[in-house]
Amino acid sequence: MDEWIRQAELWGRQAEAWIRQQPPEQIYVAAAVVALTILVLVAASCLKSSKPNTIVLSGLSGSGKTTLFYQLRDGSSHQGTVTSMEENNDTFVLHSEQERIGKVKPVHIVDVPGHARLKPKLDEVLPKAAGVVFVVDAQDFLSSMQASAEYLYDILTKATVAKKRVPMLIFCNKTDKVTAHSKEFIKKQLEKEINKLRESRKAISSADISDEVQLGVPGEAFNFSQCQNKVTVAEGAGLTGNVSVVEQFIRDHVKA
Ligand SMILES: Nc1nc2c(ncn2[C@@H]2O[C@H](COP(=O)(O)OP(=O)(O)OP(=O)(O)O)[C@@H](O)[C@H]2O)c(=O)[nH]1
Ligand SMILES: [Mg+2]
Repeated sequence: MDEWIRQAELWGRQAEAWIRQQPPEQIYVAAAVVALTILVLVAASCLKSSKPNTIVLSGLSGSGKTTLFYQLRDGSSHQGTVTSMEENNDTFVLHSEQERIGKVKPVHIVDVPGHARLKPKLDEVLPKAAGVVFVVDAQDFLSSMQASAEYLYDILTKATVAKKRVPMLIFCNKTDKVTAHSKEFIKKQLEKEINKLRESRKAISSADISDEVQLGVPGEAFNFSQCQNKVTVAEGAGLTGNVSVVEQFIRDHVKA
């Protein structure tokens, strides 16, 4: 042990002597390089940790957001849900990634209930979103199609989503039911409905609504690929645990 201390002292003295021999400018440059490197490393780590890890679950009441939330967190649907009157908000490692705990970044998931009273909550959470999952009831799609398209239109035209290019997954849920509509059908119908809304809302959404963006290309029928943000459509079923497309979407946008 003493031998080690003596050796360290010797090295220390040798280093000190060597530094004294160097021209002072060289020492200053070296110190500046070290300080700059530390600064860059600190800035890079701050930037990394400030990347958003919030995924917002949105969609009409009864579409299956809370069921999906439980399935993602616990791998179970908790034998049914009731209409939520408050948002579900939790940060966790996805159930499907439990064995990778410590190696993957936890995800912050906010389930915003579809009840009209709680829609303002969306404006609070969307600016922090790394991605939005818009849940559609694929079984009861036709009766809720118009309302669903209106809600979707409201989200897609928000500047916080379009300008920041927040990716969106339209999740056609309840496809465990044989009478559920296909994702291709749902996509086409939603595009048609949004096309109509674009025309009817053009008159109202003028200069006074500055945080709203225009959707699509003027003079062309609307389709999701015209959105500034990436919109994909997929199907599954929260109730039966067929949620791998949602898990993949989350992992694509909240880096582990
Ligand atoms: N068959 C089937 N039923 C589902 C599925 N997902 C949800 N449900 C049912 O749909 C109903 C509504 O589900 P919720 O998860 O409470 O809906 P929500 O979107 O949270 O509704 P709000 O909280 O009112 O906004 C419940 O009875 C669920 O059991 C699914 O994948 N398949
Ligand atoms: Mg709910």
